[in-house]
Amino acid sequence: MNVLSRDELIALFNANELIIEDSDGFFAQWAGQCYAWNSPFQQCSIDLRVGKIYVPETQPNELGGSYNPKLDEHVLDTGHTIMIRTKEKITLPDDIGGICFSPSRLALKAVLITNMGHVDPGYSGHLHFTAINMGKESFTFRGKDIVCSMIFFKLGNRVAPFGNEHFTTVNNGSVQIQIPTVVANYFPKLAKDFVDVSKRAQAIAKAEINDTKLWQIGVPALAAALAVIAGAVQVYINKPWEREISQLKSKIETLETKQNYESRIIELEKKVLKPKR
Ligand SMILES: O=c1ccn([C@H]2C[C@H](O)[C@@H](COP(=O)(O)OP(=O)(O)OP(=O)(O)O)O2)c(=O)[nH]1
Repeated sequence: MNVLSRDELIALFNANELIIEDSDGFFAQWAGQCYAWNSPFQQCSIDLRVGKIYVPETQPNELGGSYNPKLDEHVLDTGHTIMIRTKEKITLPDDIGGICFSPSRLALKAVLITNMGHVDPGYSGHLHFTAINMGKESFTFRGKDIVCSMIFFKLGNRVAPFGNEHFTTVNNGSVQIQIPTVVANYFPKLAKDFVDVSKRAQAIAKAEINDTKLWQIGVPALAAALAVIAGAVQVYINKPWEREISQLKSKIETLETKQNYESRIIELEKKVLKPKR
């Protein structure tokens, strides 16, 4: 595969064969200059920049929604996703293809571009990427940050060109507007939080709170129950009723003896008082 060099890319750009349209003339400004680290024309690639940012699960007209993408910046939290549309619209000749790579400044911070792919010969339009933050810290995407490095390769012959990026007409209230078909079709299916980090964090926090409650309420309740049981065991061991039973027994014996004496006295009285004949 013959990957095109910086000089070849600039020559194609200047000849209007590789068309790179941006609203700030950034590429044109760098096409006549020597190589520099911050040039969009790199050794054998070009750097494409963030244009629009779509934030999943945002209402279409809200900032970040499909009708109203963010342009300035977006703080991408851990586990969160966004769809990015490049600032540049590119048009490839029909004998040149392209492959996109994630710039290492994103990859090293664990910000993953999920759909880096190939760009068809003859494609004309903006590129779209989905980014996920797999890192531990938030990552801020700003308009004009580099989102993709693209290399180009020349085919042996011309092919049927891919053609223009597609647009879809949608009703925005009483007005009809056109949005990129990629955004219309795929963006609504994106989850804002792809691994549900937020929900899982909430569940963990809830479990922690429940554990704390268990310690705060459950442990004293358990201690009280144990105290009651220990008291009952103590009573069973000491058997205080046995003493009372023996006291009652001796009282009954005393009463029985007393009753015996009384009967005998009555017998004697009867004998003494009996009239003699
Ligand atoms: O990460 C990427 C890769 C490609 N493209 C653009 C350029 C490419 O020429 C076009 C179509 O890409 P691909 O052929 O990979 O997508 P597909 O799903 O096969 O679309 P289609 O059925 O329209 O060919 O989308 C992007 O915007 N982002």
